[in-house]
Amino acid sequence: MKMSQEKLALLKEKKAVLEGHFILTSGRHARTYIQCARILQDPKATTQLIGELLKQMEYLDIDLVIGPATGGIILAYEAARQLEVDAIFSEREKGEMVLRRGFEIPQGARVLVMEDVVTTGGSVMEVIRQVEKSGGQVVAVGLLADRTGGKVDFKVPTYRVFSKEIKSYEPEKCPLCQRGIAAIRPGSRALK
Ligand SMILES: O=P(O)(O)OC[C@H]1O[C@H](OP(=O)(O)OP(=O)(O)O)[C@H](O)[C@@H]1O
Ligand SMILES: O=C(O)c1cc(=O)[nH]c(=O)[nH]1
Repeated sequence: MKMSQEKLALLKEKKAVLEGHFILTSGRHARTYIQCARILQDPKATTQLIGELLKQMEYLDIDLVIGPATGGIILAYEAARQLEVDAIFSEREKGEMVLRRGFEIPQGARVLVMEDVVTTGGSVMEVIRQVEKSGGQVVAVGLLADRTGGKVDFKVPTYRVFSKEIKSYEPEKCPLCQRGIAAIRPGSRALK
C-alpha cells in the first residue's frame, strides 16, 4: 500500500522514523523504527489524524474505546473524546494483557481498539481476546502505523493512518546482528 506524500512528509517533519538496529516488542529485529510518540506529542496533529480515521468509521456504533498501554492510551483517549464515549486501557501484568484499575467492559459493548504501531499484530490480538473474554464485541481496529502494509488480519474492519510494509527479522537471521551492530529496545517492555 502506498502512503500519500502528505503522510510521509508528516512522519519526516516529526522525526518519527528512526534508522538503526532495534529489538521490537515481539522480539523481532529491525533497521527501521516508527516512534509514534513523536506524532502523539502534538495534540493538534493527533486530533486531526484520529478525526480522519474516525470519519471512515462513521457507520459504526461505538460504545467504548480501548488501547494497550503505552502507545494505545493516547489514541484511545483521543478517539473516545471525539466519539463522546469512554476510553480504557489494557496493560501487561506478568506478560499477560489484562484490564486493571477497575476498568470494566459492559456486556455486549461495541468496542473500538486503538493502537499506535502494529508489527506482528500480537498485541492487538491480545486486546481483542481480552475484550471478548470480558463480554464486549470488537467492531473495529484503528492504527496509527501498520508495519505490515495492510496485510495483518484482525477479522474486523481495520483502519490505518500510516501503512507501509517495513521489514523485520527473526533474531537469528538479523543482518545487523551478523555485522555486530549493537541493538536498542526503544519500547516500554525493555523497562519491565
Ligand atoms: O504488533 P506487535 O508485534 O505486538 O508489536 C506492536 C506493539 O509494540 C509496541 O508496544 P511496546 O510493548 O513497545 O510498548 P510501548 O507502547 O509502551 O512502547 C506497540 O505500541 C505495540 O503495542
Ligand atoms: O514492534 C514494535 O515493538 C514497534 C515497532 C515500531 O516501529 N515502533 C514501535 O513503537 N514499536
